Amino acid sequence: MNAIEKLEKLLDREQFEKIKALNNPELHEFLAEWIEWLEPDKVFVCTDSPEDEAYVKWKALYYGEEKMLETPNHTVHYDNYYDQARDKANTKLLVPGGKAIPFLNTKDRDEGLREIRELMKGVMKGKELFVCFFVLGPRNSVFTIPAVQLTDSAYVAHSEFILYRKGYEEFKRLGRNARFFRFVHSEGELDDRKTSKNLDKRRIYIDLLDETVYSVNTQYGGNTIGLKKLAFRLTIQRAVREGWLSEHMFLMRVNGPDGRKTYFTGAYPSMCGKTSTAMISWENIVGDDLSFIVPVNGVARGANVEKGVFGIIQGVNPEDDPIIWEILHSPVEIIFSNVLVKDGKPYWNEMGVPIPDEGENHSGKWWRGKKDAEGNEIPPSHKNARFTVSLEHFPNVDMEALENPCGVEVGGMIFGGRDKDTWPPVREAFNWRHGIVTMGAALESETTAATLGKEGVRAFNPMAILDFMSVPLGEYLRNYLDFEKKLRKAPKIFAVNYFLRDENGNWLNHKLDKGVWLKWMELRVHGDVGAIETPIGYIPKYADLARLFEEVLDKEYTREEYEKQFTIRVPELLAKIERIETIYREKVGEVPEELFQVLEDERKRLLEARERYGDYISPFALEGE
Ligand SMILES: Nc1nc2c(ncn2[C@@H]2O[C@H](COP(=O)(O)OP(=O)(O)OP(=O)(O)O)[C@@H](O)[C@H]2O)c(=O)[nH]1
Ligand SMILES: O=C([O-])CC(=O)C(=O)O
Ligand SMILES: [Mn+2]
Repeated sequence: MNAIEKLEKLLDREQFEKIKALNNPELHEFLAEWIEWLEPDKVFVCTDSPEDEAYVKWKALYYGEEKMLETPNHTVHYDNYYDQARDKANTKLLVPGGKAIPFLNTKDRDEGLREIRELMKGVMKGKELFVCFFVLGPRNSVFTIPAVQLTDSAYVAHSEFILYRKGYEEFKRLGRNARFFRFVHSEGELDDRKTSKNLDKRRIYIDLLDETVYSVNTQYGGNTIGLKKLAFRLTIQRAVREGWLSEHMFLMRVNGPDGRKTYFTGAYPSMCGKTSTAMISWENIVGDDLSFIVPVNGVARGANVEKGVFGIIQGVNPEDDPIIWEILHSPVEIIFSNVLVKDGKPYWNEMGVPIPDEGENHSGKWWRGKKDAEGNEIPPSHKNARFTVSLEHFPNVDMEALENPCGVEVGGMIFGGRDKDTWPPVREAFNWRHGIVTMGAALESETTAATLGKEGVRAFNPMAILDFMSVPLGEYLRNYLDFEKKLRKAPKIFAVNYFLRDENGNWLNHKLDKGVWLKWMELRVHGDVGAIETPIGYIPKYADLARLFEEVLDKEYTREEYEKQFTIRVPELLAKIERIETIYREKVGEVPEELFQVLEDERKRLLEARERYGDYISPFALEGE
């Protein structure tokens, strides 16, 4: 029996017709094989019609994976108490022979496929399987990558409808030419609260050869939403092979003088400020998590891979995040996950308004002071609790940029992480190489609640992408360094640090200060302001920042604040170079030689400056005051 005949037997008439209309034998093979294997009771195929999308949403409620909240179109979803973040330990790249690749979690492909197939055999008995089609990037563009998702979680499918562009018609248009990604997900057996039960059998296996990702016994979005971090492993591989960039980056427009629009991307690790930067209310958001950057006629053009936001809700408050606050309180379609709910209303940590002392949250029935099995007090919402909403509802979205099949020209690229004591709040690289090596490849950040495991540990995290890396780091960096050669004018590279602290652990900056750094970077892209040359790049002059603080935030910015924040901390910077160099020399292997050269040059500059100015160098000294 061929695939299409098999499908005719497996699906009812209406669903079968939807599949038959797609002229792609490879797709048919894949579907026939997996539908047979998963043994769902029922299969629903989603086209791009609003009715099919509505069906999925309804099913998320019907099966109890989501519950209605008081505000129309708002629902809440819970993940298991121990399934609240990405599971790095059980996420593996399947490679032939299980070849060890430094920093990547690999597993023998045959063995991995055998294991995951075993876990998935008949896993959908008694359940409904949703077959969904989406695309990454704008449709019918240089960025487009079609993808098919199989899942028994209506919540996952619903999330994808909010976050991605529909792709059924695109599959139809592309026919047998579609080079598509495949995702197979099952939440596995559920408990009374409709959360995945068999977490010990949670597995996320990425088959790089077949461009297929399998995920089982988990519901948390980062482990299950196929087109998000699962597809990301596959797009990194494609990008490195084809000479473009697939990055963990927001994409935003910074508005310069006289209506000038300048686009920036920014790579910071999970929970380190991508969404909150892209959401600065007087600028415009294009995307908050994943960007493709492709060289087109010598210009780096960026596009948002997604069309929605799976954002962190903790700390969202009316003062710092007025737009998100507004959206979260309007009747547009939103899925809240792992928040506190009382009388049909969602609440979260640090929301800036009083919240109830009891309700339901990710731990079930909750009251203030409740402890978990490990004796830890359970906060009202999980730190990694999130909201899922489409960008079309954002008053500050740059819709033209979001939908442009040619993307937008990238003027600047920013790297940043959680760093309490080393980098200044903002600086500009001397050139592409300098930025890629000392800002991107040298990125370190304290771990956060976005992954399971200990928080607050300084960790090597090049380009904020290490969790998702799917090719040897050296190859990835080679591609990055070579990218410049494809461009007539490379974007400027910047580094930011929002997380500097003083001796007592207090933040040196306010959350909105980033709005000033953005304006400064915008001016620098166009050569509109001068800067101070330091051993680690260009930093802003006090006078320019004082003016910008006044203009942007209506705040006085003192010389003392500036000096404290922008002091060049030579011992910390040298120690960092040591750490990074050692990692690349001893742990990574096969690294482009120029990386070491660039680090060595930076070290020399720091040593020379130390001779002259001492360990902690005031920016005023460097400016020659
Ligand atoms: N101290 C401080 N915290 C910040 C700042 N900006 C963001 N945060 C905190 O960073 C966390 C959220 O960062 P997001 O912007 O949502 O994270 P993201 O980079 O989009 O993360 P993912 O969606 O996980 O990839 C929240 O806990 C914020 O309060 C800042 O300027 N200063
Ligand atoms: O993928 C997720 O779980 C959410 C996210 O953006 C990240 O962790 O970087
Ligand atoms: Mn992310």
